[in-house]
Amino acid sequence: MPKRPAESRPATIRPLAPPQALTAIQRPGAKLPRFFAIPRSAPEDPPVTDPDTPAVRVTDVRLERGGRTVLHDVTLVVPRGGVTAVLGPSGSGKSTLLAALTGELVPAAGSVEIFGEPVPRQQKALLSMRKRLGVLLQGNGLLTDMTAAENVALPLRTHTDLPDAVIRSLVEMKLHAVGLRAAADLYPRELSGGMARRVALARALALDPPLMIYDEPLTGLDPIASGVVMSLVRRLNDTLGLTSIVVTHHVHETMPVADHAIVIANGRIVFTGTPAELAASQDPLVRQFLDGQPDGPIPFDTTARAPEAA
Ligand SMILES: Nc1ncnc2c1ncn2[C@@H]1O[C@H](COP(=O)(O)OP(=O)(O)OP(=O)(O)O)[C@@H](O)[C@H]1O
Repeated sequence: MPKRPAESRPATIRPLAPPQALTAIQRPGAKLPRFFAIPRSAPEDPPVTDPDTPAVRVTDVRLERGGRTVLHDVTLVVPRGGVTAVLGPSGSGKSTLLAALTGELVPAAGSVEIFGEPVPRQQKALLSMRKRLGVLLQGNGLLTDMTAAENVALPLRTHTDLPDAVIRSLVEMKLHAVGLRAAADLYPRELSGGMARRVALARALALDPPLMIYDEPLTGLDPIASGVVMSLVRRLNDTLGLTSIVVTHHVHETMPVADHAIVIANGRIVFTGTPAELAASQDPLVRQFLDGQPDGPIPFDTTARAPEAA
């Protein structure tokens, strides 16, 4: 099935099989069948943008943490519909870049646009934009006193007024999408690390965001669970018509499912291209990172040799 950006999907519900119809009614602006309550605080319609507008455009950005410049001169584009990996050694600034995408960190210079719209600074507009971002944070962030199903239901209960029965169906669909429908009634302590990560993924998908951002989705997972999570990222991206950004230092697990790669090191972007181009790169910074060499242009302790000049 050809990939289609979420923004270009039709706003009107066509006759669909029930589970798809349930997903479609979350889309704000959709014509709802009469028997569904209209959500009072549903996510707002994403702005109508040219389908060629990238999912993310970062232009000449400088990012600071604790008064220190972490990233200089960041300019990058994340095209719609693909899986983009943002790679770099520990402490290189991957999470800092992610914070600029979600609006948690305001750049000291430059601009960040999501689907052609500048990331807002005003709180209400920012919250509205964040409903269009599915973010899987480092660690799972699952609430331990809630079952898997209750965790996945949380964003739906917080941001919509959908009836309970509809929420239950949606939760079942999301858990099914990550292969965990049978785990609905289990508590996080009863799940393996890989299962918990997939429940967190289902929760990040709950509001059908067009853009998914994964921050170190493989931390703490064994190679098999890592493979399952990464192939799930790819499959969900393609079947749901999403754009995905995977922030990670797990190069070898991520490259097989990525369309684009961006490498950050020494306070800058040092590579953008395809996974094949990355593998062939002879840039010393890139090679040191890919080959896991302790000695080279990337210092082991990145805070010890922070970049100073732009
Ligand atoms: N809130 C903060 N205040 C001050 N410095 C910070 C803050 N957050 C991050 N840093 C510093 O910014 C730099 C980049 O950190 P960041 O977490 O973005 O790196 P990362 O590439 O995501 O690392 P990791 O892969 O280990 O998560 C580090 O030197 C870190 O110490």
